Amino acid sequence: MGLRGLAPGGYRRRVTLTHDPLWPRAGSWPVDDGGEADAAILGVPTWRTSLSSTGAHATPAAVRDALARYSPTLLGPPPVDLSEALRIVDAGDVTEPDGAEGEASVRAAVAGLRARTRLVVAIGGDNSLTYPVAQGAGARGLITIDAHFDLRDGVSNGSPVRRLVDDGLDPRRIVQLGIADFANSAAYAQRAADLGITVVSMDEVRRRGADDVMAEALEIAGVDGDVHLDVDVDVCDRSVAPGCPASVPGGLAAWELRALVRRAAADARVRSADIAEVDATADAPDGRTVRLAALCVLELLAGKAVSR
Ligand SMILES: N=CN[C@@H](CCC(=O)O)C(=O)O
Repeated sequence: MGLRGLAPGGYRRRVTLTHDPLWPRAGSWPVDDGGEADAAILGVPTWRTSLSSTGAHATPAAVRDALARYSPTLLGPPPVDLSEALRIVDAGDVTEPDGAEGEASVRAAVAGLRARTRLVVAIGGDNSLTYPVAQGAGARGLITIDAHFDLRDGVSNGSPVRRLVDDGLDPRRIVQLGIADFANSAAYAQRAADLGITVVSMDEVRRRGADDVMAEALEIAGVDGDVHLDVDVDVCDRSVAPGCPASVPGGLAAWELRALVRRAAADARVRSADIAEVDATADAPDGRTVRLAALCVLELLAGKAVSR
C-alpha cells in the first residue's frame, strides 16, 4: 500500500488556497499510525473493469485536495469541529486494487482498519470497489445510493451487488435507494425482485425524503449486524455530477445525496462506506463532482460526530 501516490495520468492540484487562522480547513488528517481511531480514510482507485472508460483511479488524490476547500465545521449550535470531535486518520491508498490480488489487498486493508475504527471511508475508484470493501468490513447488510442495480454478470463496476450476493450476502439485507428509469434493464429489475432486494426508486426517494427512506433502509439492512453504505455519486443529476460517466439528467440534487449520507452515517450499524464512480479527469467544467465527493466524505464524518 502506498501513501497518496497520484495514479498514472492523474489529477493535479489546480488551486491555491488562502490561509486564515480563524478558518480551519478540512482534510490533511494525520497518517494512520495503527492505533484506534473514529474514522479512517482509504483510497481505493479501482478503474480497470469499468464499463465506461474512466479515470476514476485519479479520484482519491483529487478528493483529498478538494477537502481543503471546505472547513471541518458543523455550525450547530454549538459548532463542532470534526477534526477535534473525531480522531480521523488517513490510511493512504491501496495502489493496485483491481483483479483478484488487488481485491484481496483491499479486503485485508479494510478488515485491519475496521477492527480499530468506527467507520472506514473508502474513496474510489469505480463502483467495483464495493465488493472487496464490503467484504473486508464484514458487512451483513448493504445500502446502495445508486441509480443502478449493479447486478450484472461478470466483474465490472456494474456487478458488485451480484457478486456480494453470490458470495453469501443475504439479499433480504440489501436496500437500493435511487434506482432510476432509463438507466437499467427489465432483466436486472427482475433479478432484484427475484432475489428479494428492497428497491426504492429515485422518484420515491424524492417523494418520501432522505430521513424517511434511510430510516427504513437501516431497519431492513441492519437486522443481522453491520451495514456497508455504497455511495455511487452517479445517482445525482448530471448537472451536479458531470464527472460520473453514467449520471443522468433528472438525478438527485446534491443536497439530497448529502442528507442521505449523513443520516446513514449517524447510525452505529454503518461501519463502512465507499464513494464511487467519480472520474476526476473528466470533471469539466469546474471539478464539481469531486467537490461533491469530498462533501460526502465530510457528511459521513458528520454523521458519526453527531451520533457520539
Ligand atoms: N454503478 C454503476 N453501474 C453502471 C455502470 C455504467 C457505466 O460504467 O457506464 C451500470 O451498471 O450500468
